[in-house]
Amino acid sequence: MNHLQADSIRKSYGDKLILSDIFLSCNQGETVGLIGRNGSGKSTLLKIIFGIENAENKYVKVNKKMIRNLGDSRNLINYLPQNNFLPTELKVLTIIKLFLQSQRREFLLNNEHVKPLLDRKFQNLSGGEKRILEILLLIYSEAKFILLDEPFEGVSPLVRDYILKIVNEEKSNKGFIITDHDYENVLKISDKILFLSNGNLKEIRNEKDLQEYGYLTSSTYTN
Ligand SMILES: Nc1ncnc2c1ncn2[C@@H]1O[C@H](COP(=O)(O)OP(=O)(O)OP(=O)(O)O)[C@@H](O)[C@H]1O
Repeated sequence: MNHLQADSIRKSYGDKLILSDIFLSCNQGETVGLIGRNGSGKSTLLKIIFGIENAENKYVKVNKKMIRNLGDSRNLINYLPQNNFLPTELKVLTIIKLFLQSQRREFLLNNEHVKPLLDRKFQNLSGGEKRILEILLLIYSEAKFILLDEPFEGVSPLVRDYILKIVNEEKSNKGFIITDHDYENVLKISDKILFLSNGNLKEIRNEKDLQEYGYLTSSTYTN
């Protein structure tokens, strides 16, 4: 079984400490939900794990392989950034051929959400169409661990439910770390939920804990 471990992660911007000695682990078959207020450092943590952001200290491993930079994470970790990352000028069909090997390509070419988009340039897709294409390309990539930064942002409920379904289906082959302010769906999909605050991660169980830690106000959460 594949295993991702991130340990002793420390990161500051200027004199502001963002992450202080963070430990996080994810197994194949597991979805880890990461919740925190705006600016708490969730994206920074995912970027450090993926290898595109430096840290003062970090120890990231997939199985026995140390991940020191982006090159090390190739075929092991993939990351969905908050902003679109695909080449804007290319048609969707070309993008799929570039990103996926033939076996996995077929699934996407016949996917109900992607098939109608194949002849269109990425730049001409709607925000939600761009997002679902990016997410599916990552989920069907070779990588063993998929880090999704705000996957539910800008997608309709139908597409959001489809993302939840695909993540659950692919979980047997991969591990997922998901952060999104749609906390209800993060709670729904996650096997383990971590709350990032003041540079530290705490494991939480439910919405009541989120209220206790000040992520939700009592009027947001009423049960
Ligand atoms: N390159 C940078 N230089 C300086 N400060 C930065 C940089 N990138 C992020 N920060 C700061 O680090 C903190 C954490 O940012 P990060 O984007 O990781 O937060 P987040 O939890 O993902 O927030 P959000 O939920 O709003 O997306 C913020 O205060 C942000 O302003």
